[in-house]
Amino acid sequence: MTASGPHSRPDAPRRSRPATVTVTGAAGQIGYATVFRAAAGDLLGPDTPIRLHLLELPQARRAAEGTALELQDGAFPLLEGVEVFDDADAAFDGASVGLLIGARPRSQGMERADLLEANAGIFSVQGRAVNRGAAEDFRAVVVGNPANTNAYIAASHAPDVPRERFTALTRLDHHRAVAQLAEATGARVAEIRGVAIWGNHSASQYPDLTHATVASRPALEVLAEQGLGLDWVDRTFIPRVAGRGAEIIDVRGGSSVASAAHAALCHVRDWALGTPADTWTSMAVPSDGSYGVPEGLVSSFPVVCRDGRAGIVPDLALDDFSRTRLERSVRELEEEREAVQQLGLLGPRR
Ligand SMILES: NC(=O)c1ccc[n+]([C@@H]2O[C@H](COP(=O)([O-])OP(=O)(O)OC[C@H]3O[C@@H](n4cnc5c(N)ncnc54)[C@H](O)[C@@H]3O)[C@@H](O)[C@H]2O)c1
Ligand SMILES: O=C(O)C[C@H](O)C(=O)O
Repeated sequence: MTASGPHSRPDAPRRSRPATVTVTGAAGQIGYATVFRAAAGDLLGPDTPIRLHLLELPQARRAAEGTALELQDGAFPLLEGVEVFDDADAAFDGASVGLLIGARPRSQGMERADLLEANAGIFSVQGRAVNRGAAEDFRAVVVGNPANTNAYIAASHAPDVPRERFTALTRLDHHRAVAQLAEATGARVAEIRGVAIWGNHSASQYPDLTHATVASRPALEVLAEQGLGLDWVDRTFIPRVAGRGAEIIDVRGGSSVASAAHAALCHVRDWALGTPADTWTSMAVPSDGSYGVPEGLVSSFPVVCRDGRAGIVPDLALDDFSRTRLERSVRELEEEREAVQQLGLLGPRR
């Protein structure tokens, strides 16, 4: 084990047993933007103390140790300890939550597919580490791209952990879709329900407004009143949401960070504590065959979380347009799965 000395605070209030949260790529941009909010209670709520396990590459270990010092300086009442690792087995030992962020981000001109080979190897190693030593209640969100397929790879190497515990982040896309709809209709974000992201966290994703409401009225009706018809949805809304990652890279000069960290925190918090009673969210979860998505593929769906389970919202009517868009994104996921299979990156569970 290559942990640095943990700092623990015996005077911290004990509400329940602390949950061990393993954050990979902890010294990277999203990792750094995530860990302080996790320590403040934004990950598992204000009643669950946490221990942070920060996993980094050996060359970034010192930077992660610096982050650990800053976490200590935050004197967070919920933070019961921080340890830094450069070994995946040690970092996932006893983990209840995995924030699998560490991976190379896309730079200008790169497509997500270019990241497949560069990043996929990371998730085989981490899947095996989870299988060996994570806690029984372990659940993970993969942020590192290509997130859906990386989650699939990790799950394939962890045959003893229920597959549904490996999910990928499409909550950022969900937030982007909600924000774009709010802007187009002049509504408040809080008035919007029922937006859904289907498929891959990539340009092929399908941000779906057909079930969305704005202040309890069908979103498509509200948009139509403003002169924004299906053509606007098809030509402006969908490409804007699906291409937002690239837009951020172009405008900011680097891939999204704080919005991604916020989305990852919301994803885990809703999974652990439940989605609001009157709506759903979007998460990429292993398909149970719903909506024709092949079983096991990690695809984004509208989900409702209750009692620590993320269930795909059943029986939504999908019109021809929606079905075609979903099928296109699922085809891309199948191609990614095929590519990692050919690279020999999949584990014993297929
Ligand atoms: N799903 C989403 O919505 C979403 C949104 C934004 C970014 N991302 C992705 O998140 C990932 C991280 O982005 P970032 O901006 O934080 O990148 P970054 O380069 O700032 O940080 C990545 C960190 O991961 C570390 N790392 C690499 N391999 C590792 C390994 N095997 N174990 C542990 N740590 C490892 C690196 O040392 C680095 O510190 C990228 O793949 C990016 O494309 C996903
Ligand atoms: O698009 C990217 O490569 C970065 C990230 O996945 C995003 O959606 O912002």
